[in-house]
Amino acid sequence: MIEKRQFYIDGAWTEALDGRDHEVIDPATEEPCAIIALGGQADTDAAVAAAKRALPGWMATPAAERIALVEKLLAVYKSRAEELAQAMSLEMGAPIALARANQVGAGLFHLQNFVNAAKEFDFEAPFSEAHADTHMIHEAIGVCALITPWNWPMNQITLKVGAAAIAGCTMVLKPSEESPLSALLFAEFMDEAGFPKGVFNLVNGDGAGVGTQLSGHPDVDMVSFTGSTRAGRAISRTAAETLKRVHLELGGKGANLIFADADDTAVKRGVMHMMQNSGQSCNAPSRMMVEAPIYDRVVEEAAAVAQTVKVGAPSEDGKHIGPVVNATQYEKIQGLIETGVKEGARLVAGGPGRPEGFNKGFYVRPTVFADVTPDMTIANEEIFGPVLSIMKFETEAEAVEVANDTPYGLTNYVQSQDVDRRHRLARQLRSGMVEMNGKSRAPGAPFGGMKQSGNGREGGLLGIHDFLEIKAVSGWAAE
Ligand SMILES: NC(=O)c1ccc[n+]([C@@H]2O[C@H](COP(=O)([O-])OP(=O)(O)OC[C@H]3O[C@@H](n4cnc5c(N)ncnc54)[C@H](O)[C@@H]3O)[C@@H](O)[C@H]2O)c1
Repeated sequence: MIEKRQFYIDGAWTEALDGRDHEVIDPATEEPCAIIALGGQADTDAAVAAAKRALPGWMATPAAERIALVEKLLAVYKSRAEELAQAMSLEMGAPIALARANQVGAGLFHLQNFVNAAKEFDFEAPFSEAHADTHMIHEAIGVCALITPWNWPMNQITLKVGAAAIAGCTMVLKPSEESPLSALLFAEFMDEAGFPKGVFNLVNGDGAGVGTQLSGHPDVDMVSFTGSTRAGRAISRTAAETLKRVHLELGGKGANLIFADADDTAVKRGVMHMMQNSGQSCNAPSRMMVEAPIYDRVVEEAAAVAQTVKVGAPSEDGKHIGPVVNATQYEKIQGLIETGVKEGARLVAGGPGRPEGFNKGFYVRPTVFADVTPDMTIANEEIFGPVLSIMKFETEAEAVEVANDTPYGLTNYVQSQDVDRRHRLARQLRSGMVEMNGKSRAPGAPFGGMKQSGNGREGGLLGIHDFLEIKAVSGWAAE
């Protein structure tokens, strides 16, 4: 059994001051695989105090030096990638191939994009050529609390830590108590890279404890949070007392609009994207909306594709999907599958219960519902499991209306060969991102949502901006 009860505070590994033991459960076996400590107020205070002490020095460190340290971090991260992949596979059940390529890979990608963007960015510049006497200084917001989820652990941690560090912020990371092992390794990387003490601190804890303590802490200037809309609301309320900046990346209920002129791989791509990471992605295309003339064919194809999705142990190599993260998620997903059936959706692949051959582990059958209507629970709630809902539409206007009829607004998808239609839809869909025909965003392009999917942007230059204040200084030029 792994035992990792220490926190990383002020450049050193320290015993919890106010901790209690917490078992990390391996979702593949339902057995404990590690023990960590969940901290309390004294630990939160110690970490915030260290970050506050380190702030003036780190803010005053030239941007080029901060960038160089992030490059060093990148090198350490690369050299220890396998440890990270193994940790994520164990703690949250990502199949090892996915953990290596995508979960670890996401962190590499984000850190590199931050470095590239920051090298091209002037943290100080004249307001304009005509008004050079006014000078703009982009400076760190200050002490940041970074609260992250378990589903893409390194994706979220690098998006926050990389941007905050380059911006000159100091920080306290509270990773998800479901996925603390990868985060503890990441803290070792920060140490090995040689960041000055106090710039980066890590305290493990749960939402009710350390999460809430950080959100309300008078010495925390900003909370950057990724997780559920429920927790985002709680954090916003707690943070309101001190009027700190609250940066939110929340849930989603992405629509994937498939028109009759979609390319041949659109349906398969949509199903596979939904199933990836066992459906545990905030940007999952969970509502497949299909134009009426091709509806029956698409349902058949989607069901056939889902039936080819294999389920297997995280430790096994291969392209299967693993279990979902924990018992709560498993029960929630099972409940929603049952609700789908009760409310009259037509099950065309998968269904309730574990896949054949599994009698333990939080494994879910890759499931597809057809004939889902906008009033059904499964068309509205974020399921966060390998469950796809297929809906039919008659007109483009109806598709837009239904796609936008959700409190969420993270990513929507369009599959069509008609460029005019794509451009129209890109403007009409209310989401922070619209992905067309399976084309991925450029490196460093912003990730983030509208409406109840949040208010932040992560990645690249705009991701760094979210950790910066802008100061306008007049009277800058020499007399
Ligand atoms: N928009 C995005 O970029 C993005 C990315 C990944 C995941 N997500 C969302 O994350 C959710 C899944 O993650 P989760 O189950 O870990 O979410 P969660 O909200 O339960 O937990 C996320 C983090 O917040 C902490 N937390 C929980 N309640 C808190 C509170 N009241 N105050 C402070 N901290 C609190 C948790 O300990 C954890 O570290 C999904 O809804 C998913 O859509 C969003």
